[in-house]
Amino acid sequence: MKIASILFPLPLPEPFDYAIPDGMYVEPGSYVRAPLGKIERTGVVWAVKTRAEDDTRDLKPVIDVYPVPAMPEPMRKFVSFAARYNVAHPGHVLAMVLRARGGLKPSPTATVYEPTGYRSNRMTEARVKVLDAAREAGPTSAAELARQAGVSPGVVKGLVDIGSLEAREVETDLPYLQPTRFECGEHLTAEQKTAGDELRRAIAKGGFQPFLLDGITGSGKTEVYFEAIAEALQKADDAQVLVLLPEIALTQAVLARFEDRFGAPPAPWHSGLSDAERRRTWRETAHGRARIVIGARSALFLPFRNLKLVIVDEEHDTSFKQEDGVTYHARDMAVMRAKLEDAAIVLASATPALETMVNAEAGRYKRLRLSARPGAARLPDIELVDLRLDPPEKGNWLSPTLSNALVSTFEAGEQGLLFLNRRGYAPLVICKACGERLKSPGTESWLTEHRYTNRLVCHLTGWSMPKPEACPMCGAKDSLMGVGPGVERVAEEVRVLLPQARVEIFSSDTARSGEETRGIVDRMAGGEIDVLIGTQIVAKGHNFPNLTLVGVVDADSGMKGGDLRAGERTYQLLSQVAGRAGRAERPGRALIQTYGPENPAMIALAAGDRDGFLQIERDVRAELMLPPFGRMAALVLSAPTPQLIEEAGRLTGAAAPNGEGVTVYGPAPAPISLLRGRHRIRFLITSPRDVDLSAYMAAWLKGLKLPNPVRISADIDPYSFL
Ligand SMILES: Nc1ncnc2c1ncn2[C@@H]1O[C@H](COP(=O)(O)OP(=O)(O)OP(=O)(O)O)[C@@H](O)[C@H]1O
Ligand SMILES: [Zn+2]
Repeated sequence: MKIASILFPLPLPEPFDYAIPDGMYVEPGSYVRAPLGKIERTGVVWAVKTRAEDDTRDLKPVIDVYPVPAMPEPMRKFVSFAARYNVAHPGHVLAMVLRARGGLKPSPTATVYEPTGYRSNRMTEARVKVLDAAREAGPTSAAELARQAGVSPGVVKGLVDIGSLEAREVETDLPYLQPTRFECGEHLTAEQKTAGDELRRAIAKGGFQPFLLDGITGSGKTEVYFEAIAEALQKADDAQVLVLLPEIALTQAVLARFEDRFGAPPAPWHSGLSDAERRRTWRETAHGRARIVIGARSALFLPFRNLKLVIVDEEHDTSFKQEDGVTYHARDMAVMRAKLEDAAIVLASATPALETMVNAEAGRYKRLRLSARPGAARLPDIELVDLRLDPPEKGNWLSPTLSNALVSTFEAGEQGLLFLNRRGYAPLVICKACGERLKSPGTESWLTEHRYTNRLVCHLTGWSMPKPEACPMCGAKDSLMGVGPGVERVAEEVRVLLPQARVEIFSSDTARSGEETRGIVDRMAGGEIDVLIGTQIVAKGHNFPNLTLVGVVDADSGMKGGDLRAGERTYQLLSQVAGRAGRAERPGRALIQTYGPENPAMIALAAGDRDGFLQIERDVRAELMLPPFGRMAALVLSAPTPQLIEEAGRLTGAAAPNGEGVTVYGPAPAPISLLRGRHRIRFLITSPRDVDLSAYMAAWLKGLKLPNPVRISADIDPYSFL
């Protein structure tokens, strides 16, 4: 008699045992259904054991097994690893794998109709139209045929009854087309070829090998990792490749580029997929038929059968860090996944994260460099504009230097891009009468004014209200005033400066869907926009050939806040944005407005001295033993009342285990000390590199009993310090 230990996608500490009925084939990794409490649930078999003779437990039986290949061992190990490392329950991580329930079942089917060739002599005009449509469209549903022919569905049914149309059941989720083109990319530069060949050799050899593909913006990193993908696909008929990109970079243009190169569209995975697309990608990945999957961070948890290569493009991007639920860093987890799968991994960036650079310098990652843009394209000239010497006119945000440059760019028939990482019209609203700064209710966060919608919005919680006519505090009329610039306000200024120019805003308010995002990107690429004003959404990956001027409205805004990566992040973001200029024949220029041109990040940026900048950052972090030279973790607690949170802080602090070299700071109020009516405190934990901080945190949480409404969450290697 055999027993299956089943892990459920729930925050439970361990798998549960079930009896395997006679005649049922179950192996480790099988996706099964089994009763849990009063309901049936889907889970994954974590182990199969022989029942001991003295085991008299009354075990419930496994109900059935899904017709999906078992989850391979490296994937199961990865789930366990991700749980342990990130201080989460394995079931919690499994829940991230089982994100498309329909994917466990075969594709749904639909009835389609095709002409049989038989034509009765009693053909009405409506029937002729339907048969014409059916010949034109191929196998099609009745509703769609009727729609195309412009007749009622009854006509279709009539044609079936007389034998002119034939019904057939087909699967609705089709397999993905297989890639067909694996040969070397065309017109690679010598430098690209060298890097591409090195990747090809490594992949042909096989095994876990991490690479850093370090190339300036527009140097053709994509072309180079295409070589690696081609080689991996060629290696075996069922070899699979995972490409991780920041969500926002997953545009139609990128998918089309993959399709052009490999002769088949990749399988997509991102938050905008419909349920049908989601289960299709999941199923095709699990069966090993999706050869190239291109997705956002959560694609890391797809159940590949034979993963041979992982690409993490824009590896420095902080959106790879998942902040809610199970917190994890997709880039770091991807390296581990590749290791467990015995696969190659390529981290690509123009501005690699300090962590990645340190790994490359230590020889843990092999570094490949691309130092030039192909053809005539050059890196843009970057100039700092000192706002103290060259201030904008009162009420404006663009200095005369930037305004003039924008005018000449427009007059030359070229495009300009202004970057400001602030949505809306003004980031702060104050009352001129009483001085009140308007805040979101129950949250320590200022409200942002949005002019297009005429609302005040909390960017932290999404809460919003129509802009009131009178101050909610003192009742003064027309006294509310927006302070500081957002993209809408800069757009207003540009429209005054260049009344004939076509100006658009690119932010999460104007690009709310994939379709809207694509629309803006296509209009910009097609020359239908003269000046684009955007938040960080504009920085990533886009190719706008006629864009020659990039202006950064406020380079200093990212430098505030006590975040250890603030300088690094600003450097990365600004060089990415500047890198949008001059990607084709015409040279580009970037003007960066700042009040702190003496800041090391700004000096390095203007000098194009990335490595010099990283060296300064590195020295500071090494000195302070901050990541990657030491480890860091955070513990955030929240509770509905100040008394409860104080009590919880005291209990938690007292429960902290003693750990060699581990230092616990706090509790201290979190920078956002009130969020949605909950008070928040945090602990910060540091240790030397050789300490297993995950194990320390797990031990701490295990012994901890907190009153019920208190919530606690651990974050290994925190990126957000809110
Ligand atoms: N050898 C080449 N010859 C001609 N064009 C090339 C070559 N390599 C790349 N390109 C083109 O240059 C542009 C930039 O290439 P690609 O997007 O691969 O660069 P990247 O390094 O990934 O850029 P970024 O870091 O900005 O995302 C693309 O339009 C690409 O088609
Ligand atoms: Zn007031």
